[in-house]
Amino acid sequence: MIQFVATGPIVYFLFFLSSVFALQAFRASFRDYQRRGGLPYPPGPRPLPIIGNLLCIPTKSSWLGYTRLAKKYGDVMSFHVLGRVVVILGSTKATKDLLEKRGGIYSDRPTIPFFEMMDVQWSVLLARYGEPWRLRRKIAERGFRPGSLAAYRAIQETRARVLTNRLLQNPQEWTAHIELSGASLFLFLLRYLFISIISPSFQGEQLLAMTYGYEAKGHHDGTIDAAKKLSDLGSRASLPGSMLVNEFPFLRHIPEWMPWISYWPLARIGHALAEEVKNVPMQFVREGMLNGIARPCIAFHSLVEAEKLSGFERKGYERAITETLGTMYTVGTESVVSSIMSLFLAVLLHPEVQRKAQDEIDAVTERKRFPTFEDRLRLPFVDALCREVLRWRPPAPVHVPHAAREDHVYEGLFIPKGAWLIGNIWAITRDPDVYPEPEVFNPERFLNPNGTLRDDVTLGSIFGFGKRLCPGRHFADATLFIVAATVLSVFHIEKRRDSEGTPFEFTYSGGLVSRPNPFPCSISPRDKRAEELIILTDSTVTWDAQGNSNFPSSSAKGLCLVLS
Ligand code: HEM
Repeated sequence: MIQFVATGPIVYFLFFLSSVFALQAFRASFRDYQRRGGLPYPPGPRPLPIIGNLLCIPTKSSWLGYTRLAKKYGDVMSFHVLGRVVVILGSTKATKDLLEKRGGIYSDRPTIPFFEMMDVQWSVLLARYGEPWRLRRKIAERGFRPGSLAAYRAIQETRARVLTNRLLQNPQEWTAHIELSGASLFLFLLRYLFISIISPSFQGEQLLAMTYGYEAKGHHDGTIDAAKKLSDLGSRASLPGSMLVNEFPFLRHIPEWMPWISYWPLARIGHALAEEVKNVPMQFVREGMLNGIARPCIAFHSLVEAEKLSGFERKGYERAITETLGTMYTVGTESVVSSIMSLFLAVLLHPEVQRKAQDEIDAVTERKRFPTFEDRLRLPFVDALCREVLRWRPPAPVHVPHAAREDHVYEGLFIPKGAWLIGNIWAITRDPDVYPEPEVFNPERFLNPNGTLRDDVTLGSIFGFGKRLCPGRHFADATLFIVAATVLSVFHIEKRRDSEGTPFEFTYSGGLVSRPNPFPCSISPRDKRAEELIILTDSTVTWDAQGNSNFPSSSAKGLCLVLS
């Protein structure tokens, strides 16, 4: 009796609370129905009350989960996570229709609370659609439009040859060499880009000479690790459902002194990593200047374009350049390294493909020199091999989320303002109607019967869509080509002999940029001739006491070596 008296009001109160809650939920869903005009959201797993699909949205290797679910729900499906709609696009048609043709609506990026806490919205990749993004995007495009790329060829060829040298010296460390080569390539490239922005009067060879000359070995080793950690953290934060603070933004108000619950310690680590990586290219530029390179055009205050601006605007422009170079260094290095590692894995798994590429290269160079960009038209199989690597293991298997700036109806499905849209590149590059037997690694699929390269309109999706399309795509494609041609011209990449008999297994990291996890690999010169070519190239280069290279080389200038 006493118990009944005590619990009665509590029961009434709970009943009252749940009635209020049910009424609110009903009103919200009615308002939502009215807003949609009765139209359905894209189909998807049935959401639970309040949390929606939080518990079932794929997070680890999300592209595999999205692809599996698309078989049931179709190429345009959706998840509901605490009131936010996440739309997954699994076909070229849907991605093009929405992200490209409706670019005005779908070129924004979502505001992600954890990125706000890290204070990294300055990145071109993450910036909201608007003026600051436009300015940074302009700087990035200026450096990477197809017309600018010829200028970088010498840098790319040189870095690919430096990679062969490092692989010869210490093949066991091949992953570190690829990472270092990727980072160095970008540092030289961004130094070139910076000098060309601040001093447009310098051109061609003159500009190249200013770009080279000083390579701080070891200087960026630590930052490679920082870039990797930053990319991992960024990947986690930008995948829906993988970080609670993004789903429950009030969690950001939990103070830092509650370390197991507060997200601030992690956000501060992320912020420090981002600052470190952001400043790497500019430090490299400055060090080059201090060491005599690029001295004629000197520091920020002489920015040609910034000269026309007032003090406040000039500061903004200077900041935009630093932030753009910082973004390109991080995004570019990670994705290019991923594609080169996948190339090594692919030729290791398919020796017959490797042999065919080598035969093609040998026929062009007669094994007397390294291949160059000038040979590209005569190396269609190598090009097809690179395309197949990108299709087979796209470095970014899902797009960075786009965000809808207004409500929109697509093929009778309602996509609300603020929805996230994610292109599932993995599914697109495995569409059996476009790429029969998609799991088979087959470069020939990119060739015509007469051996020339086939036109392909689908593969471009690995670089994204619309106004957010990757500005580094032509450069990335050219880098993979020259690395593949150069490395295969002198090396065999094989399974390690000591692992013969044991099944070879490989895995990929999760996250926005996915790359092979370390795998055993033997890299050896094809023969004495190949070894001599690498060593002879090395001897034409000036190396300083720490083993830093110093060579402006260019196919045009004739660093092609002739072995007698
Ligand atoms: C194989 C290599 C690469 C792949 C697969 C790749 C892929 C992508 C993808 C999927 C996006 C997002 C596009 C979208 O949201 O629709 C992107 C954006 C971006 N990429 Fe790349 N990328 C690669 C290399 C590079 C390189 C070499 C650079 C720099 C030189 C670069 C710089 C950027 C930048 C700055 C953005 C942000 C664009 C924006 O949001 O406006 N990427 N990339």
